[in-house]
Amino acid sequence: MSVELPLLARGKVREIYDASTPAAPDRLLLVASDRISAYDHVLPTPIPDKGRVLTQLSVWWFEQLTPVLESFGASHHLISATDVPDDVAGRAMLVRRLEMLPVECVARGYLSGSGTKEYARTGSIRDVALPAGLVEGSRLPAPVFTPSTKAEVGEHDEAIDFAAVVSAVGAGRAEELRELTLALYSRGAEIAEAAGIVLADTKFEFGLDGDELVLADEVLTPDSSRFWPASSWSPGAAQPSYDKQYVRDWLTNESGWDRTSTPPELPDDVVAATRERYVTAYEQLTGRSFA
Ligand SMILES: C[C@H](c1ccccc1)n1cc(-c2ncnc(N)c2C#N)cn1
Repeated sequence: MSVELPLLARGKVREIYDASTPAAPDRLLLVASDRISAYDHVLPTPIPDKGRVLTQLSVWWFEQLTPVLESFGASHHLISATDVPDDVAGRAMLVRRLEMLPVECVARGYLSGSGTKEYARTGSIRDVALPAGLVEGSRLPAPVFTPSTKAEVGEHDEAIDFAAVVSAVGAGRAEELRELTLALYSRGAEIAEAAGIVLADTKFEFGLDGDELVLADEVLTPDSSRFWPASSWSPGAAQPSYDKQYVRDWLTNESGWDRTSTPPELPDDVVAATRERYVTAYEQLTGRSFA
């Protein structure tokens, strides 16, 4: 695959290109690959159609979340998911180039990962006190805004408190980010719940177009969120990942990989089962068949 545009950044599983032209400046092309990462490693075996499924899921979420965005006087950055180069058809989004805000806007509806560790230490998550007795996988009394800084490629994002967000973007904008993040998460969680998926947490990125707040990046995908099958939700232990559990289980229980060396190729059955999870998530959420 060669997108004949200047490459601006390469993430673990995505690339971003400059798609500006004199007639249409300030445009980017966000391209999703079929690469999958696990345990902080990009695996050597691609998952066929992962890039297309997650791109089409973002496109669908932008449609679903537009009323929430508009209620805040905000918008999203998607221009087109069809007006893209042929060799990335279906897995690229033409978007508005924004002035990105330096905050990863994370909303958590359930206790998991770093949130569980923070709660075990402090009885709270950031400045939100939580009731006693919560365990890994517990649903929180209300979704919590847990911002972080944007780490350099390959580094982990760093948790920050609300005061740090205020310092970075100002008090009014910080409050707007928190409220919009929580509203978008709540709407997403409501839609996902109806499809049998627990949206445990998610990460949004926002930018500015002039003074307008704009939802950017990918949205509510299994790469930017924790998706759990609702049918197996059982607080008290790590919840199975909707999309990556086959990969994690094989890497942990079958492959003999030590998690430090280069990860091994995935067997065909794990690849096929993982592809099916992505397609099923898309079809369950959207009610559309994945072509
Ligand atoms: C984190 C993400 C990224 C994606 C793919 C590969 C590496 C990084 N990224 C998004 C922008 C960005 N910048 C300006 N305007 C925008 N509309 C966007 C978006 N989306 C910059 N980086």
